[in-house]
Amino acid sequence: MEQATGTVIGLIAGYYDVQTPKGVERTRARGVFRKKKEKPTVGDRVEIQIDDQGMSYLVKILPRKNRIGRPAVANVSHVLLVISAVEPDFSVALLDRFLTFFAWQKVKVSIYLSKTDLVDTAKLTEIKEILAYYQKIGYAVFTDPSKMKLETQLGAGEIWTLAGQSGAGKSTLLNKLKRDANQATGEISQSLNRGRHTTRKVELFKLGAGFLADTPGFSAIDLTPIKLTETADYFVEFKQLSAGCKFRSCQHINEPKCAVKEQLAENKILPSRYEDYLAIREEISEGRLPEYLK
Ligand SMILES: Nc1nc2c(ncn2[C@@H]2O[C@H](COP(=O)(O)OP(=O)(O)OP(=O)(O)O)[C@@H](O)[C@H]2O)c(=O)[nH]1
Ligand SMILES: [Zn+2]
Repeated sequence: MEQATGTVIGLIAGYYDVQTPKGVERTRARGVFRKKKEKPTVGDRVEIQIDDQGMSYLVKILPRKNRIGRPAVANVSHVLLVISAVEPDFSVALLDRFLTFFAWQKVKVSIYLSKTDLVDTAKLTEIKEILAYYQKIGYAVFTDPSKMKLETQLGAGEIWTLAGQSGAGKSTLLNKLKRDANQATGEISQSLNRGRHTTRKVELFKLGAGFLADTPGFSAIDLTPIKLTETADYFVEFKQLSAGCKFRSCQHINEPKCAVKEQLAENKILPSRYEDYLAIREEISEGRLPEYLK
């Protein structure tokens, strides 16, 4: 009997395709999962066994870092967030919601601004100035997919997925990324295309040293499970500044000697960031779902 560790890259009609160092193994989950109501998810790190008859079984799911999106992907380490310049209109409120959600899920984010060809120079400059703030606080920002060089950015075994509002351009970007990846690995892409019209849900395809999920990813998020007092931790620049606040548990609202409020007064924090912080807190404290999730 052989044993291996790998990553679930696809679910096809009850089978789990697992990428191991030696190649892709099509496995069946052991019955034990059904009893435990545990279900392997694409992205899971798993242990497999290949018995002497050559049958492959998925025998163990290793602990997950997260499980997000619909269809779900496990162990997502990075999201490529697609935000459109127009159609739908560029929205910092939406951007801040996504960034808060992913910070909470311990997922890194790179931002891709789509549809720059549909706005005039003045509008584009205005948007780019706003995005420069996000770059300053640590998010990578791209406006040209051919300059992203995504394949060089995925660390070994990392799983990336796309996110963004409906119509933002996720599928368009994904198709381009897949075409580029296919050109690099013609043979693999052929085998991944198998079963496209069966019960396929989500698959991972190889991109650089890691994987990209081949679904448009999620377009709506729910922030209400976040703890109110933790919200500030997910605004990365607030979290950094909070070391300088007088109170350790400062919520940056009415507390004296608050480093965040000081920076805000000096215009070093984007005013819309702070407004969105308050708006998200309100949404969380009222347990209210945003319009687009209803
Ligand atoms: N001009 C222009 N059109 C774009 C660009 N990106 C996407 N589009 C168009 O915008 C529309 C929506 O793009 P999609 O890629 O389907 O958007 P999506 O985010 O996958 O949308 P959902 O599937 O609803 O979540 C399509 O008609 C695309 O052709 C772009 O950079 N420039
Ligand atoms: Zn503070």
